[in-house]
Amino acid sequence: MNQLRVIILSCLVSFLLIPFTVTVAENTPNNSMLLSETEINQKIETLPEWTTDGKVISRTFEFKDFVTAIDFVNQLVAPAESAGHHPDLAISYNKVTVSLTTHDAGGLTALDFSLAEKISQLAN
Ligand SMILES: C[C@H](O)[C@H](O)[C@H]1CNC2=NC(N)=NC(=O)C2=N1
Repeated sequence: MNQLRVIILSCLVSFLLIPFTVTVAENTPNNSMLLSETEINQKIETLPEWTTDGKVISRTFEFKDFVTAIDFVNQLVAPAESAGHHPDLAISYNKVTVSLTTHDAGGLTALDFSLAEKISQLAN
């Protein structure tokens, strides 16, 4: 009899938890969700020297010579690969312009900003 009570009570608790679980899941921001203009403006504030047109963020890094610039490019391969996210790169002698956007989402997502932060740290 007691076992039956426990089973019934467990079922009841589980059913009560379903709407709660669904609500939490719906309101948890996904890394691949497009950011709003307000979110983009907030996030770009935290990334000095990065600029945006609302669809892409980019920054030009300047180094003492070509070899140092290429060394920087090589260093960003590992964080890009581990994020499964890849910047567009333009190399001009001692300058590297890094551009990030989420092609799959058609604009900027949290992924772009987190990789931008990691790339900025490499240049310090
Ligand atoms: C399947 C694969 O993970 C996707 O195509 C990834 C690869 N790297 C990527 N990199 C960037 N910058 N944007 C993407 O949308 C993207 N998509």
